[in-house]
Amino acid sequence: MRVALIAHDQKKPDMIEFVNAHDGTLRDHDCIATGTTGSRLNDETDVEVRPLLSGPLGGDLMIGSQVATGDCGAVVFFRDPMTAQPHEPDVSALLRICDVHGVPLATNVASAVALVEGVLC
Ligand SMILES: O=C(CO)COP(=O)(O)O
Repeated sequence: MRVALIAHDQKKPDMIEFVNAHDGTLRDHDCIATGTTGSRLNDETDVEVRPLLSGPLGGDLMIGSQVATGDCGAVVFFRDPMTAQPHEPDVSALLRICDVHGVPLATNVASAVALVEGVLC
């Protein structure tokens, strides 16, 4: 399954820790990511990730487009709920399109663990 991994800056350490903790499972999937998240994951984990554009430059929308076409089957998106994002409309669009298409979406570590154990294993 193609899995998208996305984290806002304050949440990138959580994403790296999460991916390292579940690398055995995630390595069996086709992982894509927004740009900076993907670069960090490629540098700091053993999971190979395909980085798209950075979130503020359209990366969230690229992932949303793959959700809409059925090419991306799960999204892990560690949002920072305490910091306003300049590209908030793009963030909302990605969350919305996951709901439109019933694609599993985890927005914090606890739900991401449930997604890995319940859907990706
Ligand atoms: O801003 C993001 C998601 O909205 C994440 O983008 P980066 O992974 O490029 O930092």
